[in-house]
Amino acid sequence: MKILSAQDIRSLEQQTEIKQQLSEAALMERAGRLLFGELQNVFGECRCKAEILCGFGNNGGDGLVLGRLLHEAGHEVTIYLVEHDHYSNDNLINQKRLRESGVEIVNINKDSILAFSEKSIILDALFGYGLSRLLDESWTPLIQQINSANNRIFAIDIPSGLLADEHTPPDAPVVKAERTYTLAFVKLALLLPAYGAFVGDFVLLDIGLDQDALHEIDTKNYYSTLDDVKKMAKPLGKFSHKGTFGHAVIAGGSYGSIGAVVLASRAALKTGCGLVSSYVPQCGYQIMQSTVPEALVKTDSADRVISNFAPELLQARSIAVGMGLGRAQQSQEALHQFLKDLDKLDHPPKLLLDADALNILSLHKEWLNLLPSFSILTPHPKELQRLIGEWENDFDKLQKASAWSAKYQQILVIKGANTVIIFPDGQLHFNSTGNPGMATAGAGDVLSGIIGSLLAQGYAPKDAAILGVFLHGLAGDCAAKTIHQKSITASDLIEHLSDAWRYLLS
Ligand SMILES: NC(=O)C1=CN([C@@H]2O[C@H](COP(=O)(O)OP(=O)(O)OC[C@H]3O[C@@H](n4cnc5c(N)ncnc54)[C@H](OP(=O)(O)O)[C@@H]3O)[C@@H](O)[C@H]2O)[C@@H](O)CC1
Ligand SMILES: [K+]
Repeated sequence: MKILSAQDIRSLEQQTEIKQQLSEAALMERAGRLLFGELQNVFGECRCKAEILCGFGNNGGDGLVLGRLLHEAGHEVTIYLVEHDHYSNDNLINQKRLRESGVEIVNINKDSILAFSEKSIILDALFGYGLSRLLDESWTPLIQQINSANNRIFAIDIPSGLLADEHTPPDAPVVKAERTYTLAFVKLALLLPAYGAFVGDFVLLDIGLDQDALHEIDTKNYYSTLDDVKKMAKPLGKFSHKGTFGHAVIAGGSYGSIGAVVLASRAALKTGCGLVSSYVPQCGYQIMQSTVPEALVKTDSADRVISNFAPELLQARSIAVGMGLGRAQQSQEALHQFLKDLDKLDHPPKLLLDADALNILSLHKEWLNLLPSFSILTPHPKELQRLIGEWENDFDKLQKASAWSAKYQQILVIKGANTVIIFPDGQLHFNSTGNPGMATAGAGDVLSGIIGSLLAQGYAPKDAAILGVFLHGLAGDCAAKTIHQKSITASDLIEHLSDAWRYLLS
């Protein structure tokens, strides 16, 4: 699914009105009805009052429609409308409709003191994607009153004060919502960790904007949904045999960190490749054989660390390197030699680099030029920082990471909530699955195993990265159905890969 800029959403909205021959304020009515559909259960269950803060643009208009519909359904509603000398057209239409339905509008200004009822839910419809610059400090008193109220707060489209496509500094006045109901498209800011505290969780509501017009709009930013990913996943063929599904190598581990290879190898097998070879230092031999009997185990000549990547590893279809590797001098030299060997091949295996392989590369940036193009690197934020340097904010991070990806022609999978995958052509794909319970030791090793397995199965690196990240998150979501998020472990993710595949391929 495309992620559009505020400007593109506005243009699509206008084209939809023309193509679908919509009457005035019809899209706003659609948005309001969808919001009402989502919220009536919440209000029905708690029987609490809705206090809706409306601004002077179309975001405020959405709040007015919602207020009318809640009122007509018998809920108690208070509407606060910010006084202004120029309301948007659809806002004015809905002020009138609201009054006609018998709801009184309370006019407020930025300095008004509001007395929210104890058990009401606050709905923030002050500003949406039309916020074209940061709110100045004259808005702070009003926003602070909202944020310091002891009420539940839901934002409509985007928390007011947050810019959709640019950085909002932490000291700017922004509503802190528990949940954001966003319309038509996910806005970029909703996906970035720096603004998570304002956005809460978000719910995307499809207001039926024109698909043909959408097709014409170019973007580099995408949000991977179930429908997108379903198209990539290949079902099992009747005449498949283990050779069809490819051979994945999982190489890494050091004394005390063999578990990382265990997890990645098990994840690779559960993701469906035909064969997994695990390459570990000698101390890992028994551990591997007893915990992953399905894998072939090959060992390094050294006991506690990897000192040399065996040349026969290069015959596999994919190699995932780095999990639990450590940064011993011997291992650094081994990685260097391995990359030089890869560089000599016309058709090298598909490569994934994780954990200490990335940290070693950060110590020797000149080795980056040895990586085959379109290798997949899976850093967490700290590893990314070592690789690409510091960034000023989350938008800057995306820009720097994109420039880095283009320079080295490598794919970056930046792990976190809404993991983002950055491609050398500048495309960004944000993931939509997963939950906070997955921030647990070994989850990254599982991801490496999954992507390594997909590469071995013949998926192109781009699809393997997008599908792998999605499956990993989906396995976490399946696990969370029966296991409390606090208790999810990396092994649980592996155990739920089967459910994730079933869900994806059904
Ligand atoms: N997606 C869809 O298809 C649909 C979307 N819909 C809804 O429309 C919303 C977008 O509406 P919108 O364009 O009217 O903008 P909105 O956010 O209400 O505010 C605009 C006002 O704020 C002003 N303003 C800007 N910055 C400011 C600042 N720093 N400080 C003070 N003022 C500032 C700006 O003035 P100006 O920039 O011209 O000075 C203007 O007056 C969208 O979020 C969604 O809720 C649905 O209704 C229909 C379908
Ligand atoms: K809002």
